[in-house]
Amino acid sequence: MDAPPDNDVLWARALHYTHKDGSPGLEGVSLGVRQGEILAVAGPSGSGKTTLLRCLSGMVRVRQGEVWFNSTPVHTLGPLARERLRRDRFGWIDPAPVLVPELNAWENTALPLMLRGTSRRRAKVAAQEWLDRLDIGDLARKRPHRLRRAELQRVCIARALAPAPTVLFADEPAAPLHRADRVHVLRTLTTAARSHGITVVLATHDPETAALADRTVALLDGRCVKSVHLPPVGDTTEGRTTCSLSV
Ligand SMILES: Nc1ncnc2c1ncn2[C@@H]1O[C@H](COP(=O)(O)OP(=O)(O)OP(=O)(O)O)[C@@H](O)[C@H]1O
Repeated sequence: MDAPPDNDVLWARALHYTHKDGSPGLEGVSLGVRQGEILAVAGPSGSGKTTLLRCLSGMVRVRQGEVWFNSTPVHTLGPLARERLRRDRFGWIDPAPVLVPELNAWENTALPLMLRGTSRRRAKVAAQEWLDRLDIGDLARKRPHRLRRAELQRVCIARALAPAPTVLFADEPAAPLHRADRVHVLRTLTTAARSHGITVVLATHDPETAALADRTVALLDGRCVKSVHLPPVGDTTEGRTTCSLSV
């Protein structure tokens, strides 16, 4: 079992994953993600993007193949160790905003920091800073039921960035947003990640989103491919745009 190359923070070799019901998820995916890199995982719906992010982040254990985070063999860790790794080193953004309904925006944002042991006062300051960066600082005291969907998603993004995770897994993070909002939020996310040295693995089926990354890996039917055709989001009449990709 060889550890990954030194400059790869995350590394996967020959990943195979089969869903519990027997559906194929991934078939022999290998990739490396460098420290501080923003890597897009692009592919059409059902190509295995979410499954790949779940395997890389240790959310699920791969059935075959290896996943390394620095010198940690994630594929050998038990559920508790993988949970600790996700809490302490990884961040996650889902396509749909999920927040704790009883907590307001800053409390939701501060939660992962407090779970890592940061005091409530310091966590609150950090949370407010991130909410400000995402242009929702004035909503800090509102509970989720009083926020619009796009605002909820911004809170989720602030919550994921606030602890400055080593790796942020972002699964279609701007999916619930309108186009103008989407570009702004994604730029804020990628700029913040770059300035804090956060490595990002960004799943998307949108060529514009993939274009914000340093590099793109293309998936199709659970396999890495050289290129993939992605229709521009919201564009059903025009032809399809080709994402030029390297694997
Ligand atoms: N829990 C599950 N049980 C069974 N099959 C699943 C499960 N989750 C995903 N799949 C199937 O695995 C394949 C890959 O799904 P996955 O969600 O990883 O793709 P995706 O590229 O993220 O798609 P989308 O862009 O629609 O989210 C699909 O065929 C999907 O139907």
